[in-house]
Amino acid sequence: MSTGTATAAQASAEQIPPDGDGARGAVLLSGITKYYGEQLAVDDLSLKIQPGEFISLLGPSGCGKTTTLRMIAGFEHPDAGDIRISGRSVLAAPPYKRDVNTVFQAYALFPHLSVAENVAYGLQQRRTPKAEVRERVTQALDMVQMRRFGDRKPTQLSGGQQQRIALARALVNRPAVLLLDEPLGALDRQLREEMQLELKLLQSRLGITFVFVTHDQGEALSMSDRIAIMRAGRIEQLADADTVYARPASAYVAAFVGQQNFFRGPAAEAGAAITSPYALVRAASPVLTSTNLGEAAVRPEFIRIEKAAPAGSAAEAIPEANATRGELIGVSHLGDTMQYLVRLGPEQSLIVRRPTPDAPALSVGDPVLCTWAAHHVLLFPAADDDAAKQGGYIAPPTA
Ligand SMILES: Nc1ncnc2c1ncn2[C@@H]1O[C@H](COP(=O)(O)OP(=O)(O)OP(=O)(O)O)[C@@H](O)[C@H]1O
Repeated sequence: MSTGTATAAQASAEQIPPDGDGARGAVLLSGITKYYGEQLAVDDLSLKIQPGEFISLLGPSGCGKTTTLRMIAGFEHPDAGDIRISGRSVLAAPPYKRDVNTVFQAYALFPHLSVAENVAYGLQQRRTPKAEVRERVTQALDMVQMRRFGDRKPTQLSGGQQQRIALARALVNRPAVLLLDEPLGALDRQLREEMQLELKLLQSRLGITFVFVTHDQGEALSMSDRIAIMRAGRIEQLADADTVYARPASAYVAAFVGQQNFFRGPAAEAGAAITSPYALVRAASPVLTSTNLGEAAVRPEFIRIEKAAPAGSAAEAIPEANATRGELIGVSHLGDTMQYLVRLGPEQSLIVRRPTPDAPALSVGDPVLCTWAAHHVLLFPAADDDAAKQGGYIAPPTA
C-alpha cells in the first residue's frame, strides 16, 4: 500500500469513526493524563460526551476539573491520551481551530468597548464581513436577551448581565462545544439560580454540547444530563443526577452529593449492617463482606426525630436497629425545612431535616429519638481516608 493511500484512509477514518462518535459536538477523551511537574492533575481519564449533552465535571478543589476543561479547549496539552472533538483528534490543533469556546468565571470583557463591540470582537479579528458581523452579533445578543443593551459599556451592567455578554461572545462563533469554567461563581445566590435555569434553557434550545465545571453540587444536579464526579484526577462516578443522588457509587460520592450522616463500624448480619458505637445500622440488603469495616450513610431528610422518653422510664427502650438516642443541641429554620443537630456522643452528631409543616416542636437540650428505614441506608466499604468526605461529612462536634 502506498503512503498516499494510507494517509487518505486515515483521513477518512478520522472523519467518520466506525462507532459513529464523529457527529458534530461529540467529545471523546481517551486516557488523558496531565502532570504539572511532579503533580499528577489528571490521571488516565476517559469520557465520552454525546453531541448536545449538558455534562458537568463536579468535584472538590484540586481534583482536576479545570485542567480537563483546559485540555479540551487546547490551553493545556495532555502528556498522554487523545482528545477527539466531532470525531477528529485535536491534539495538534491550537485552541482557535477546535470548534469550541470557553466561558470563564471572570467575564474578561473589554471595558472600553460597547457590549456589541465586545461580542463582535472575535468575528472582526477573523475579518468576517461587516454585514455578517452585525447579523451574528444581534443573534447572539438575542440568545441571551441582551439586544437592547448593545450600546452600553460593560461597567454599566450588573454581574449577571456581564456574564450573559460573555456567553453571547462565546456563542457568536457558533461553536460545537461550549466549555464553561465556574461561569456563575461570581454571582450572588439568587442570580446564580436564575442563570442556572437560563443556561439550561439556552443549551436545550441551541443543542450545543456544554461541558460545565463546578464544585457546586446543586448547580450540577439542577442542570446536567450527566455528572462526572471527579476525585484525584479520575472520574469516580458518571451518571445522571437521580443516580448519583440515590445510588452513589462510593462513600466519597455519597458525601459529595447532597448531605449525609455517616456511621462507621465493623460489618454485621452477613454484610447487611454495621455496628457503630451509636447504632446498629441495617440496610435493606447485604453489600459488605463479613470482614469489612463499613460505613453507613443516611441522609438528613430520611431521619425521623421525636422527643425521647426520659432515661430510666419504661418507654425508654428503642428499636434494635436504625435508631439512636441523643441530645438536641441545635435547631435552625431553613424556610421550607427545619434542621436539627443531635449529639449522639463525643465523636458523633446527626443532622436531621424535616419539612417545616410536619416538624416536631423540640427545644435545645431535649432528649431525642432518631429513627430511619433500612431502605434509606447506603452501605460502603469504609473509605481509607475520611478527608475524602468533603461537603456532606458530618464532622464530630468539637464541644
Ligand atoms: N499551572 C499549574 N501548575 C502547577 N500545578 C497546577 C497548575 N494548575 C493546576 N495545578 C494542580 O493540578 C491539580 C488539579 O488542578 P485543577 O485546577 O485542574 O483542579 P480543579 O478541580 O479545577 O480545582 P478548582 O476547583 O480549585 O479550580 C491541583 O493539584 C493543582 O494544584
